[in-house]
Amino acid sequence: MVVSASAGNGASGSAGNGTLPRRASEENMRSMVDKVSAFIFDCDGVIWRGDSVIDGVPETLDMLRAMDKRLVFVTNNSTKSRAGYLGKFTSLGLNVSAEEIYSSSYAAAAYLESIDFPTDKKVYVVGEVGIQEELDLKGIAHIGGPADADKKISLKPGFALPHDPDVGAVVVGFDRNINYFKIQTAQLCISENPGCLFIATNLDAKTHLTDAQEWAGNGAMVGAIKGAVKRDPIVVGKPAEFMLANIATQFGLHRNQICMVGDRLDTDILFGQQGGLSTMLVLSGVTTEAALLHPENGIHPDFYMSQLSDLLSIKAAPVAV
Ligand SMILES: O=C(CO)[C@H](O)[C@H](O)COP(=O)(O)O
Repeated sequence: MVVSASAGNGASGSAGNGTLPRRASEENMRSMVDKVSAFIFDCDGVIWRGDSVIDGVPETLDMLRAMDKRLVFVTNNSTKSRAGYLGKFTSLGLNVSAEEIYSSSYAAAAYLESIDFPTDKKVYVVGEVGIQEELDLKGIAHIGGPADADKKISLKPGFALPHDPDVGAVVVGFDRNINYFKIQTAQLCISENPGCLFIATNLDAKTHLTDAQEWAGNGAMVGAIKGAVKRDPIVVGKPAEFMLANIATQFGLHRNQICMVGDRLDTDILFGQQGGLSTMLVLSGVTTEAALLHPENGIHPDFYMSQLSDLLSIKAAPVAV
């Protein structure tokens, strides 16, 4: 399905209005950088691919910091908490502070806090340690997650899998050890516990786990449970409005002053466009130029560039006299 998006607030790029997306010229990049005071960067495909920093990223971040731009790093990958991502940034030699990081694992915990999730209820986690760490920081009780990685079900006659009636929400994030026990527990909690919420950190179809091929993303984990409960989840990661509103409040950002830079049309660019941000797509991640320019694609960033470090060209430009 092709999702069409409304226009962003970019000065002169195309925005799903019939015109083809435009590769950013040096002038386009300069006016975008001049216009905004903050950049929201997607991580996978923009900053890194798997565990390798994309060429020129450290220098580009340094240049934007020297220009006094606020930088926020936002990822839909829930396998790590914000603290976990700080460790990743540091190990990759990137100079980023804890306060600049926002992950979908955190968004799930922040969402539950925002709705006053009852203190006598707990969360069943299909996902990894990132979600658990963020729930712990909010004091929200949880079960499941990595502890259920090796659980097996043996389907003997008369066997019914017990589940905890105090589970008031199931949070589903990317889980490299998803199994039938977790899917059945999640579906029992959602179907049989009155009022139990079904929350997805994100619905990304594919992701880069290795640089050799694309791998099934959290859309596959959510899809397995959605298929059983026949209910749509509440999505808290990109492109959800909840995440943008929470970021804008937490970081004190004005939407018309933000440029969203991402590699994925249906999460990053849609997130920016629906939220009224300027948008830049990079081709260093999951989106090819052919897919971007395909007539059936209705999600058009204001501009696109090969990779983030294309922005460095504005540094080298001679100053007009
Ligand atoms: O979690 C995922 C797997 O479903 C995401 O696809 C992925 O890793 C997204 O990361 P980012 O938002 O940094 O591109």
